[in-house]
Amino acid sequence: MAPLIEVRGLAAGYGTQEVLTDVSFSVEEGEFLVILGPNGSGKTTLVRTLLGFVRPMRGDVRFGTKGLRIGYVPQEVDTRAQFPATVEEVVCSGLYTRRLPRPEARRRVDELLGLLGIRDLRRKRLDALSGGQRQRTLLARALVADPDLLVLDEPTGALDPRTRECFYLTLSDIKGRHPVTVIMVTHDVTGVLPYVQKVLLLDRRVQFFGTPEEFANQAARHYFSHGEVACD
Ligand SMILES: Nc1ncnc2c1ncn2[C@@H]1O[C@H](COP(=O)(O)OP(=O)(O)OP(=O)(O)O)[C@@H](O)[C@H]1O
Repeated sequence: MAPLIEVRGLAAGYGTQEVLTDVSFSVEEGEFLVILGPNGSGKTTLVRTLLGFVRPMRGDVRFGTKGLRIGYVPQEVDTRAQFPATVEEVVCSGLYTRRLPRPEARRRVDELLGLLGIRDLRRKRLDALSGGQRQRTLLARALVADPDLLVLDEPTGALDPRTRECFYLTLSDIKGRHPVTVIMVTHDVTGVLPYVQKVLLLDRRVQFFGTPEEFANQAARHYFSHGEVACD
C-alpha cells in the first residue's frame, strides 16, 4: 500500500530564499510522526508546505488518498489575545465545511468535549481559559470533523510538563478510538518520544528519519550535545 504522505526531494521557502532543501520522508496511515529541530530549522515551513500553504520550489508532496480530510492546529502566537467565542462555538466551527444535520453536529461536539475533558468549560470564552484548556479546545476543533490527518504545530509549547504529558495521553487515547494519522512539531524531545512511531529531525535538511528507538541510539546524543533541547 502507498504511504499516506510521501515527500520526495522537496525544496521550499519564501521568495528566492530556500529554507528546506532535499527533504524526503514518508508517513504511513495511522502513524504518529514527530518533527524536531532547532529554532528556524524549517519545521513550520515543512508543515505549511504539506498543507499546501507554501508551494514547493522543487520535488513534491504526494498523498496516497484523494480527498484527505486534514485537521490543523497552528503554532500559538498570542495567548492573551481577546477571543470572544465560547469553547463550544470554537469546537463547532470545526464543522463549518461538513454540512452535517444539527443533531449529528451537536453529538460530535459533545463527544469531543467529553473526550478532551472540557465539557464543563463549554460556555467559557476561549480567552478566559488556561493554556492547556485552550490547546484542548483547539484540538477538539481540529478533531470534530473526523480528520484522516491531524497536523499540530507546537501544540504543547505553552504547557507545563504535567499538562503536556496529559495532552499526549489524550492524543494517544483519541488515536486508539479514531484511525487518525498525526504529524506534530515540538521541541519537547524527551516527552514525546514514547508516543510516536517516527521521528524526523530537521535542520533545513533531514538530519535523521526513523523510529524513536533508532533516534535514541543514533541521533539523540548528537541532537542533545548541540544543546537544541535547551530551546524548550
Ligand atoms: N513568511 C515567511 N517569510 C519569509 N521567511 C520566513 C517566513 N516564515 C519563516 N521564514 C523563515 O524561514 C526560516 C524557517 O522558519 P520556520 O518557522 O519554518 O522554522 P521553525 O523550525 O518552525 O522555527 P521555530 O522552532 O522557531 O518555530 C527562518 O529563517 C524564518 O525566518
